[in-house]
Amino acid sequence: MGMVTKIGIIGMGHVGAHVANAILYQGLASEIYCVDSIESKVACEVNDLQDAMPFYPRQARVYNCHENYDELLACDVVVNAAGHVAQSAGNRDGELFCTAEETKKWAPHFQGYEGVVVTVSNPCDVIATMIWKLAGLDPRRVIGSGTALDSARLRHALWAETGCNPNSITSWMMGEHGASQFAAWSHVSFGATPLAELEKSDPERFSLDKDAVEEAARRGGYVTYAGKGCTEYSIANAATELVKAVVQDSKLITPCGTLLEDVYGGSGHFTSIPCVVGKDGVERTFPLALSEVEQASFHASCAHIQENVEKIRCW
Ligand SMILES: NC(=O)c1ccc[n+]([C@@H]2O[C@H](COP(=O)([O-])OP(=O)(O)OC[C@H]3O[C@@H](n4cnc5c(N)ncnc54)[C@H](O)[C@@H]3O)[C@@H](O)[C@H]2O)c1
Repeated sequence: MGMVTKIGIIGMGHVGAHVANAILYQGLASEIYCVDSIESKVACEVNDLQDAMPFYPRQARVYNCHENYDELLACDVVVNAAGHVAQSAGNRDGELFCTAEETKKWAPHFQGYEGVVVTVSNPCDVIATMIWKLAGLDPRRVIGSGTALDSARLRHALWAETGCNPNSITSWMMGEHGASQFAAWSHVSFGATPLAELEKSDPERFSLDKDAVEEAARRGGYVTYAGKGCTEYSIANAATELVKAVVQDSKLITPCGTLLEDVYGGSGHFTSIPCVVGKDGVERTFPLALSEVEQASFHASCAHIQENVEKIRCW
């Protein structure tokens, strides 16, 4: 941890600013390079983070790079949170053209980049695919935050239903970070006990309305968005977990967006499946044996992402 660890952030809005704070709070960086197209915005965020420095466990330098994307090329990890969340109007696909235009401004600068990009901006799977193509990166070095967040929301919903500590629940949302995501119910467990067993041994507690729980996870972001016009704590922590897995080379197994290369028949675009994340990005995929119903959901989710990729394809 004494080594120089440089983290870049593109887009210092709600998400980017909280990612910076979470990274500093966990002592993951010695230098943070902040980029935003609004100079006054990035200057103020940098000043606020510098004011907080005495309270962080590790002292770091925080730089205002305004729109100088090339300053990010020496970073170990760059988080992309550039966008205009107000354009989403309650639907992540609503940002498609707007975020794609912003991505065109910076991703081509990353040709030859040797670090890892963690990308959050929506629609997450489409933008991850676009970054991979426009920057020409090894796909393992592009990680979509994908359903890392939605899987946390599923654990929140399961915690609310059962009272079990969310850290003791294994549950995965897969596919698109969007409306077509789905829960891999065949792999939900509490501690080491599969849900299917608990449904029999303790039906009072574990006979769940699965559709309602899944919908709570899928719609969780909109519950937050409705009152504050953004989501920030949950996604910032989800993205920071991925940054931490890279800088600590922790081989974390987590759902996140990766390029599909014949996974359940899907290929050629990013979406979320369980992956192993370490210093080189997604170091391997860790696919689950899905039921037929789950596989059909995965194919439908991929078809939706692919449709959106075709709408913005410029390569
Ligand atoms: N994947 C997820 O789970 C998830 C969760 C929450 C938000 N998001 C997405 O993350 C993105 C950011 O959300 P937010 O709430 O912080 O939005 P925001 O509108 O508050 O902030 C985005 C920032 O990006 C900046 N920006 C835009 N284009 C830029 C460019 N080309 N270069 C540099 N900076 C640029 C803007 O000036 C703005 O400050 C949105 O696309 C949002 O939908 C994704």
